[in-house]
Amino acid sequence: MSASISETTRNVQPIIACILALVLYSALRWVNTRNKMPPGPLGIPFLGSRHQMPILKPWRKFTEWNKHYGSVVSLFLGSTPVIVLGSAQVAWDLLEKRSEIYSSRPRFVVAGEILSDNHRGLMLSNATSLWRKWRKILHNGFHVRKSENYKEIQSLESKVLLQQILTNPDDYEKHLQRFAASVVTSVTYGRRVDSVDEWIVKENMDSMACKLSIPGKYIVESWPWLLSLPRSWQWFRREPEERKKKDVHFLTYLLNDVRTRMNAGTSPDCLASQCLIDIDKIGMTELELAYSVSSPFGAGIETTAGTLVVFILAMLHYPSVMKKAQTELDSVVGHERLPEYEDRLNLPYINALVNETLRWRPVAILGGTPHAVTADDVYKGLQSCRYIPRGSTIFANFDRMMHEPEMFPEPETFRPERFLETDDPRLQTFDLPFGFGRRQCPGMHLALNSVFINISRLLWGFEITPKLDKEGNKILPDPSNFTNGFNSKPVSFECQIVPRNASVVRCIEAEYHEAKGKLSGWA
Ligand code: HEM
Repeated sequence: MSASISETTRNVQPIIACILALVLYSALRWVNTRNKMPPGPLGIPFLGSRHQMPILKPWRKFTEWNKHYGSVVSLFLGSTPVIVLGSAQVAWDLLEKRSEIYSSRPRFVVAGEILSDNHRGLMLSNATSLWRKWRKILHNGFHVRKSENYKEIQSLESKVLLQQILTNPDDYEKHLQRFAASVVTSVTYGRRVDSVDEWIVKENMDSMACKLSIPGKYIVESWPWLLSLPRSWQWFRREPEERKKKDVHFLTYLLNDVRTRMNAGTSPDCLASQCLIDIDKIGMTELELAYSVSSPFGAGIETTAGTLVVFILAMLHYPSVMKKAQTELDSVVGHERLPEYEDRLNLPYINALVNETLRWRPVAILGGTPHAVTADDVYKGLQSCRYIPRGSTIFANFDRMMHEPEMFPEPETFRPERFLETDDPRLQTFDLPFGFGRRQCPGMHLALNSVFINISRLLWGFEITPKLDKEGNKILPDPSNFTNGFNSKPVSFECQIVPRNASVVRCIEAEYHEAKGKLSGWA
């Protein structure tokens, strides 16, 4: 008996020795790589810094590290190298100037592969042909001149928004969401929405809620080898696969609905109709097209509405900024008509206020979806050369970038003047909030047009002030109380939004009735 135990031990010993040697070799390799990388929390071999990363609002930890280690921080999450960029300059140096290797995406096992069979362009590597076709569709649909065509619907929807806020100011957040949703569904599918309770908005919200890209939610993201288990054992598939069936049904229905209306001659010009006309040239399957044209749905509603809520929050905390903006509007526009897009060039303070809103509390707090680097790189912008390994996930940490004191002195203060006093061209044309290089937000011009027209009209028409408690004290919402998630917006708060005078009320009512008439042509 004891002879057979010692024989077994003799047989097992070499295997254990091999495993230990392999583990030791991997650990040494890891330490060697780690030493060449930019500074950051050391972490543990094979686990990295996962234990140091909070599930909620991970950007706070990133910012702490950027402040401590510098503008380029490295860490490991499991076996994946991660780089956190904390200044605009390093992001421009890497994500823009070296865009050809910094424009891919990390692997999204659940949100990309299981949930959509890799049909969602936002999650795709820029090396795939589907991504290139998808990006072309979005560029053609939303480039700066094309976006001019959508100003009419944006202006009409903004008039509806003003009237809704006039009659029911307490629900301002819902009205802003409706505006953003209706603009997106109009430009994408040629159909507007009257309420956020409509099925098309609800279905989209459910789909978004299941985007499942929140780091840490699914263990298979860190351990993709779980995909080699027999399919029936892959418990993590159930929820996303259910959702996939609904998404395919929903998105195909929306595309077919546009086709039906085109055949009947009742569909306004929109992204889906343009793509259906060009479907052979585009070279996509129907399903690929259905997913592709739906991208503004996921990327353009929460971001636009959230930015407008940030604006309301800022006005509660900075009444002197509101007064200054209103003085500019009164002198350029007066009280007898609404601000229009044509006034933009004459409203420098409002334009600066739009930029400051996007900077002060960026909704895409982690710079949108993370990038991935496709080749080993060395960044010399730091004191010593620093190695960035191929396959690293790159976060543009807007939470730090937009509050970096060298670029934005007194970063916590909402001060539109900073954009007027600067001679830095990158602050005069401020596209930082829309990301970088080949992945820069394709909806940027549409978004800026939505934000400008609503900020200028809301300031023109209303006083935005805090609610008062029973003793008459102002109830100011916490300016840093934001939601969790890749898009982070203010947690709902109350405020008072009252018309500034009788003539703006008359004007809003009259414009609303005219707008309703014009909008009746939209499904
Ligand atoms: C204020 C509103 C908006 C903000 C702040 C915003 C911001 C961003 C940011 C930071 C990114 C990531 C860029 C990167 O990876 O470097 C992004 C990507 C994207 N945005 Fe926007 N966005 C807004 C509105 C819109 C709108 C209205 C649309 C729809 C037309 C849109 C469509 C997209 C798409 C499709 C992507 C993914 C691009 C890609 O993966 O190649 N966004 N956006």
